[in-house]
Amino acid sequence: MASLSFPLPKTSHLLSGVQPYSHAENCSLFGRSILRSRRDIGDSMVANIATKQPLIAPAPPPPPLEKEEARNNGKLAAWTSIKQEKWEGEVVVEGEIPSWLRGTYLRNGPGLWHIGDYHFRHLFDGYATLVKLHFDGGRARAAHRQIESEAYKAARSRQRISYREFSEAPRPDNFLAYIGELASLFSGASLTDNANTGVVKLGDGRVVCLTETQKGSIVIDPGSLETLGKFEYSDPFGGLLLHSAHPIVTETEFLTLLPDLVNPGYLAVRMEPGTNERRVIGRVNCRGGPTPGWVHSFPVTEDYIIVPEMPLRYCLKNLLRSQPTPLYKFEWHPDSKAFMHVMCRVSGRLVASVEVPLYVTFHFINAYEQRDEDGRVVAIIADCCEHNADTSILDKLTLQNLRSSIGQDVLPDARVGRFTIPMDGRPYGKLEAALDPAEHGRGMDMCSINPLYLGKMYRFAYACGARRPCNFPNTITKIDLVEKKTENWYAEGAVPSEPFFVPRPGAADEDDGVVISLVSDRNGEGYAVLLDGPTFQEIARAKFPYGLPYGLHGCWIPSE
Ligand SMILES: CC(=O)/C=C/C=C(C)/C=C/C1=C(C)CCCC1(C)C
Ligand SMILES: CC(/C=C/C=O)=C\C=C\C=O
Ligand SMILES: [Fe+2]
Repeated sequence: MASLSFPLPKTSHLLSGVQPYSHAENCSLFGRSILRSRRDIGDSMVANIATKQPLIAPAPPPPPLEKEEARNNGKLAAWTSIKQEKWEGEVVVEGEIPSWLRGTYLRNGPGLWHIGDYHFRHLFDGYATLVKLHFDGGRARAAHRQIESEAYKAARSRQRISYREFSEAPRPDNFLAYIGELASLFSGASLTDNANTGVVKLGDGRVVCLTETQKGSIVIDPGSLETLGKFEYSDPFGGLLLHSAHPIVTETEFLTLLPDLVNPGYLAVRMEPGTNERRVIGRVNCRGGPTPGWVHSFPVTEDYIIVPEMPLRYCLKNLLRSQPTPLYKFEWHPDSKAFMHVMCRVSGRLVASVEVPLYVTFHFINAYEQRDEDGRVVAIIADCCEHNADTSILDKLTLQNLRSSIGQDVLPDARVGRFTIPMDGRPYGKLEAALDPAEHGRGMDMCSINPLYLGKMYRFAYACGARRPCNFPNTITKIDLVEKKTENWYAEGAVPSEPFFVPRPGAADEDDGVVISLVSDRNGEGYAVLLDGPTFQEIARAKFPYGLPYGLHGCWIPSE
C-alpha cells in the first residue's frame, strides 16, 4: 500500500502557501520509502524475546489493499489510509459557495487503517482523522490532522496496537499477561481512547471528538485541529466506561446515555455548558437480555429522552477476546426481545416502555411527540436508519469486504425505520418503513436533519442511500418523509460521507440551507460537495489536493 505516492507534489499548484507537512517521527506511518521495515525495527519490537510469540495478532491474510489496488488501479480513496499526519491549504472551488455560508465544517472518522505493516480489519478500527473546511466569502480553506489519542501515539511509537480498538486487541503474551489484561479491561485502562466517530461543539465553545469509550473524549482546537487534551469528566460515571457515540448537543446542554454492563440498564445524564460534570436525569433497567443493547445513538423529543434497548447487546465474553468474533463485541439476542423506553427529560421518570419488533440500527434520525386535539401526547414517533433486524451490516464494514466487493451488489437492505410508541400504557409499539425503501435503493445510513428541528415534527432527512449495484451507500439523498419521495446526488464510483445540513440563517423553510458531504472519489481524489437544500442541485465543489479516506460524522461551527 505504501507504494502509492502522495499526490501533493503533483498538484502543488492547488496549494496556497501552506506546504504539506512531514515529520521524521511521524513518517514511519506514512509511506514505505521512509518506513522502517519490521527487519529494521528489529525482532525486539515485534516479538516477545522469551517466547518468540508475536505481540500483536497476526496481520489478516494477504494485505487487502494491495489486492484491491490491482483491481481498482489503486485509485478509490475511501478505504485508503490518509498518508500524512496533517495538511492545510486553500482548496479550489468550482461553482458558487453561498456568501451566507461562513463557518467551519469539521468531520471526524477512522482515516488511518494500518500501523507499519499491520493492517486493521474493520472500518471502525482506524485511527481518527479530522478533516476541516472553513468557508468565508465564497472561498474555502481545508485541513486535516490526526487526533493524538494515547492509543494512536502508542501505536505510532511502538509500531503495534496497544489498546483495545473496536475489533482488535493487543494479544497478551502469556497467561499472566492475559490476567493483567482482564484487570485492565475492567478498570478501562486497556480500552482505546481513539476518538474516531464524531465531533461536537459544546455550548461553551469547546470542541470534543468522541468514540464509544468515555476516555475517548478528546478536546481539539477547531482552528489548528491540534489535540488539546483529554476531556476529563469530573463526575463519578467514568467507571461505566462506555457511552453513546452520539450525544445530543445543543447550545444549552449535552445529553447522553451510559450503558451499565454490570446491572443491565442505562443512565441518562446531562452536562451544562462550562462544566465537565454530568448529572443523572434518570435510569432505565433493561427488560431483556444479560446486558444492555448497543446504544450507538438515541433520539430525543422536546420533552422526552428515548432509550432504545436493541437485541444486539454488548457481550462481556466477546469484550475479553482479542480476536474478532462474528459480531465483534456484541451478540444478537432475538429471544431477549427489543424495547423502546421513554423518559421525561425533566423528572427522569419512565413514562412509557414498550416492546417493539426486533431491529438493528446505528443511527436514530429524529423523534417527536404526536398530540391529540387537546394537546395530550398520544405517541412518540422515532425514526432511524434500520437494517431490517439484520446484523450482517457489521461484517460488511470490514475493510477487506469494502475493498474487494466494489461494484458488487452486496450492501444489505436498510430502510427508514419509524417507531410509533404509544403513550397510553399499551405494551407494544410499531416499527414500519417510513417510505418505500426502493426510493433510496434499499440501502441507507449516515443521516442528518435541520438541527433546528431536533425533537420536533420534521419533514426532511438527509442520508446516504444506494444506487445499486453497490457494496456501500453511494448516493446523497434528501428524504421527504411527508411526500415519501427522495432526491439523489450520485457520481459513479464515488463514496460520499454523511450529508450534513447547515440551515441558512433566518430561513423560514426546513430545507432552506446547504448540504455538505466529503466525497472519496474513484480516481483517488477527494472533494467536498455542496448541494442546495431546496433544489438538491450541486452548487459547488471544493477539491482537496489528495484523496480523502471515508469519514463518519461532522459538526458545524458558525463564524462569529
Ligand atoms: C465508528 C463507530 O461507529 C463505532 C465505533 C465503536 C467503537 C470504537 C467501540 C468500541 C468498543 C470498545 C473499544 C470496547 C468496548 C466495546 C466497544 C463499545 C465496542
Ligand atoms: C458507516 C456506518 C456506521 C457508522 C457509525 O458511526 C454504517 C453504514 C451502514 C451502511 O449501510
Ligand atoms: Fe455513528
